[in-house]
Amino acid sequence: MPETTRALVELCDTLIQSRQHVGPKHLGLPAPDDATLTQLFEAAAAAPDHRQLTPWRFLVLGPAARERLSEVFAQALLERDADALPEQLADARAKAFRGPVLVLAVADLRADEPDAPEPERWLSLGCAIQNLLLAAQARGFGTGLSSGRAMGSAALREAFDIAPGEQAVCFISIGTPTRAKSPRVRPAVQSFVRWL
Ligand SMILES: Cc1cc2nc3c(=O)[nH]c(=O)nc-3n(C[C@H](O)[C@H](O)[C@H](O)COP(=O)(O)O)c2cc1C
Repeated sequence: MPETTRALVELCDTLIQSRQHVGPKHLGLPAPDDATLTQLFEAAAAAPDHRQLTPWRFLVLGPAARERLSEVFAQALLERDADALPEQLADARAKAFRGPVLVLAVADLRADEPDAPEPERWLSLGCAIQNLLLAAQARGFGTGLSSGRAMGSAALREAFDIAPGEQAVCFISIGTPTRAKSPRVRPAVQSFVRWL
């Protein structure tokens, strides 16, 4: 193997294997600036995309959007538990303000294209998110994905103009990890691969 290829393989494997989920409350500053975030979205745009439908969009949630999100989280909790205590509602609201950068990933399943059925579009979104996570990791940032019952709520759809045929999938938090985390044991290859 040529030396340059070997170096690239090592870099690529290290990048992929070193990425791990970091919860939003364990992400602090520094965080990517707008120019760096744009590079991360360019990485997302390099995802495989059958028929080039761009079946995703990303919303970068600034301070006003996070205020809206905090009310969405409180409302989602009240829908699950009408007797939620004020402290519980405060906790739910606080989640909207964790982590320095918060991005909402939305699947866009609206295109009329039978050659790229829905599962392929979900897959494409997953690839776009992974590209983004790895591009952030390469730049020294930590990332975490989070979801929860509020994702499909009417309140969230309304707050962020999620159209019929679109689905909010998860939040992506980006920042600098504030604590070390031991690596997760990955599933053994033989548990999910068969050579036929
Ligand atoms: C779509 C999606 C949503 C997720 N939502 C959450 C979440 O709400 N809370 C959480 O702790 N982790 C969430 N995760 C992260 C996974 O828990 C994490 O990726 C998994 O534990 C594997 O760990 P690793 O990413 O460090 O390899 C989510 C992951 C995906 C793909």
